[in-house]
Amino acid sequence: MKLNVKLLDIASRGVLLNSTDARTLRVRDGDRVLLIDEVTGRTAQAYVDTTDSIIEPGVVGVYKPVNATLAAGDGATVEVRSADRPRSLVHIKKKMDGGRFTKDETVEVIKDVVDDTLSAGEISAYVTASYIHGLDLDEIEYLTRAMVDTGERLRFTRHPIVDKHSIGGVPGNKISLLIVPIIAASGLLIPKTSSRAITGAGGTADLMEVLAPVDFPASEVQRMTEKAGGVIVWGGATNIAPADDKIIAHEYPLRIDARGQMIASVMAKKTAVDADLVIIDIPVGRNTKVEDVQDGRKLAREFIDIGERLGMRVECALSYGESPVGHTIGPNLEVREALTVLEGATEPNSLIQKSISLAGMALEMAGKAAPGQGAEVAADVLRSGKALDKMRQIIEIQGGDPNVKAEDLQPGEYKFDVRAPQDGYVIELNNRSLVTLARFAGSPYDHGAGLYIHAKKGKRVKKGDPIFTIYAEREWRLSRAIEVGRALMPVVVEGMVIERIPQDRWV
Ligand SMILES: O=P(O)(O)OC[C@H]1O[C@H](OP(=O)(O)O)[C@H](O)[C@@H]1O
Ligand SMILES: Nc1ccnc(=O)[nH]1
Repeated sequence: MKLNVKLLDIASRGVLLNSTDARTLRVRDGDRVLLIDEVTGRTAQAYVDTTDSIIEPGVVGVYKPVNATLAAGDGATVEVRSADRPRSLVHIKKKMDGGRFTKDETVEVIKDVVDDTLSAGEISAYVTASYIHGLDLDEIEYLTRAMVDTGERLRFTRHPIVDKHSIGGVPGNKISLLIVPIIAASGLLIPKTSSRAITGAGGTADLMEVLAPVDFPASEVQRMTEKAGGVIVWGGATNIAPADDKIIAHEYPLRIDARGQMIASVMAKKTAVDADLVIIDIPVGRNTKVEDVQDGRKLAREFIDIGERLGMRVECALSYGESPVGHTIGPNLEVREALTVLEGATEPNSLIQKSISLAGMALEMAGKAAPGQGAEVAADVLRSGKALDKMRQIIEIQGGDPNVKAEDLQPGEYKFDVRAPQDGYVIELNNRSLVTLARFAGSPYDHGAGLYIHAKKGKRVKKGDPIFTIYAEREWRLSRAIEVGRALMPVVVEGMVIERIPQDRWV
């Protein structure tokens, strides 16, 4: 059917058809159509939206991303036909039924993710099917390679390139803000790309954004790393493994991180930045992504195997993930805590120990520290102030204020103290519930939202002592978080009655 183009400034990959024309074409909302420009012969695929009034019969409203390929002018005539479903949907269905992806099928799916050929619902189905049925090592390798091949790669002339990544899952895990400057200050190159929060309340990219811009093209990431020794940027803004962020965007609302996709997500970014030596942090503990050490070891083996297949040396650290790292959760609070340590604070121990241990492993792998001495060497770099100087240089090269101080970063103005209901010891700090609370308070989008934990696991508290404080930038968000906190009970003090179940509940 021939229709006249009306360009519409809408950011999705669709077209708007009058319902009468849609009926004639035998398409409904969400179906795909093919557009062919009569004069230029250029084509583009789009999803259909329909309207009874905004677009009249005989006209097709073409959204911006569609016209990026069609390049038609207002009033141009295009042939519009219903289009076939992409073949990758057949492959996704196969995984839903418990099948295995082949190499070619994986490439096809990932290309369609990158080109926005798959809709949001279809990508969600892909992620969910992989989450339920898992991916074996071959499938993970195909996925990692497909993610690398559909994006740009950095090529450094100086090696080794060191990199570090955490699988996430433990709140407050701001260690990259310490590890990257320690490694760069030791004379190594570390082009760190991070994702935003996936299952948490602040990913490293969300944290770094408090200090400086994190959106850079791949060429800039390489240039800045060569100059400053390290960077901390958002992987989603680069064209490095571009499928990754599109997949993560559909994991975030579900708060899932499908195991095979997680390994590929991390290892594709490491491969694409030309890494030789990689440290993977696997937090282990209840209510994290890895519940026990056995499972952690299995996951570590998979990371190491994929690393071998892709030519990288990988070492994994199973780390304590049972409760948050440090005392803070949420962008401003976490960055403030990390800067305090760079500025010389000797607390919190969990944050300092974890950061120097992992940085130490990297220094040993790169030959900058003797075996068994890495953590001590890393601690020296931290204590000497060289890591702080390096962090300032990294902030500056990314366009932030290098003179920023920990005290400049303040949490939101609305706050609420959650107090101990009785005397006793804190016996549980539930990661998932704390993250839920921080998200309700506005994290990670509101940088000032989050939690400050006063009493960590094992701490003795008296009735009425504050256990943690919830911060928010907006009053209604604080109220929501308090309400949710009451239902979730993220903290348990020894001897506390968690729930009272009356007899009549069962009748
Ligand atoms: O939101 P959850 O799932 O907890 O974790 C996601 C975070 O974990 C990784 O941390 P890093 O980049 O190694 O510091 C990711 O890049 C991201 O920042
Ligand atoms: N799935 C992922 C987990 C942690 N970090 C990532 O970049 N991706």
